[in-house]
Amino acid sequence: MHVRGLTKRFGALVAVNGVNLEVPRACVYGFLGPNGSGKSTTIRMLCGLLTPSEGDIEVLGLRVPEQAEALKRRIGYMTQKFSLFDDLSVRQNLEFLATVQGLSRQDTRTRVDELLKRYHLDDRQEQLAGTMSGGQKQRLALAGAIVHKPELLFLDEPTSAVDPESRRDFWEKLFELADAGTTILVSTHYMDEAERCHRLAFLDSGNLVADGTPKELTDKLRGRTFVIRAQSPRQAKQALDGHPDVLSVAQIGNELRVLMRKDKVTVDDLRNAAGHADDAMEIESVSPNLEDVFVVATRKHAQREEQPA
Ligand SMILES: Nc1ncnc2c1ncn2[C@@H]1O[C@H](COP(=O)(O)OP(=O)(O)OP(=O)(O)O)[C@@H](O)[C@H]1O
Repeated sequence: MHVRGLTKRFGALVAVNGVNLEVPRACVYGFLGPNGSGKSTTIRMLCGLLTPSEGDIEVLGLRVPEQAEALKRRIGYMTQKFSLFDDLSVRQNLEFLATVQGLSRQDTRTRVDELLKRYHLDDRQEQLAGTMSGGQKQRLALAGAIVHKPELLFLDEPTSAVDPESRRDFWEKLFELADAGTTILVSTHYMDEAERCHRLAFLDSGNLVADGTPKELTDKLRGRTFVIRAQSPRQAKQALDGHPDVLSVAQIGNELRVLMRKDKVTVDDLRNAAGHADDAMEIESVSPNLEDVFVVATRKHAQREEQPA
């Protein structure tokens, strides 16, 4: 998938702003960003459901939206709402989707049987979809999205309505699909899911603010992340908040996670910045995580926006 300068405006609002993307085949590509950052809007443009205001999209060698019709049979799409028919049984839901995708009656039967087994739904195939648990609905929705063996799967926050164990199982299934050659573009709010992706893009207010492999992204921040355990975390936070070398301070339980503007900061530098009042203060240099990457990327972008042209 190649995307250049993708932009979507809704009236005065720029929901997606000049986004460039390269998604390799058989890759699990993560899309991260806060609410309203433009993830769903981007995904909807990539699968031809929404017309861009500007930009070029090529998906599986086809131009979108011009060749979106030809693309439909080759992609799958699943959202957090799961789009199931509550009044149809598990089997009927899959049969219906297979028919819509143009599978023959024989192929439908074979494929539905295969999916029911693979997604552990064969013992409840007559149950109405509306009566299933969140995790079961999610498995059924995924089975439905791949009933026609798409080469590319778009998943828009597919795990937001399910428990942690279902999320883990779901990711196992995604990797099975990727191993079999399916390209997957998945949006998520969860950093643990982001860490599992082969590559990631961070969106903020419609702008792509960082992209790369999780390791590439976190490696850039080496030497800049610290954890502080203080007697009074609130006081230490106040001292650090206004310090010019400190980019962000977040309290997590009794600890502070501190992100510095530059690397090569020493523990002593940070102790000075936090103030000497607390002798028992412990400061530890820690590995950067993807949340740190996001904070840096969004702050950098905000600073660029503030600078006069
Ligand atoms: N059809 C529409 N008409 C007007 N504004 C829209 C429309 N669709 C989306 N928006 C706006 O575009 C912005 C981006 O929304 P989008 O749903 O793409 O964000 P998101 O990152 O997917 O958020 P979330 O994580 O909450 O799903 C939001 O401000 C939203 O209100």
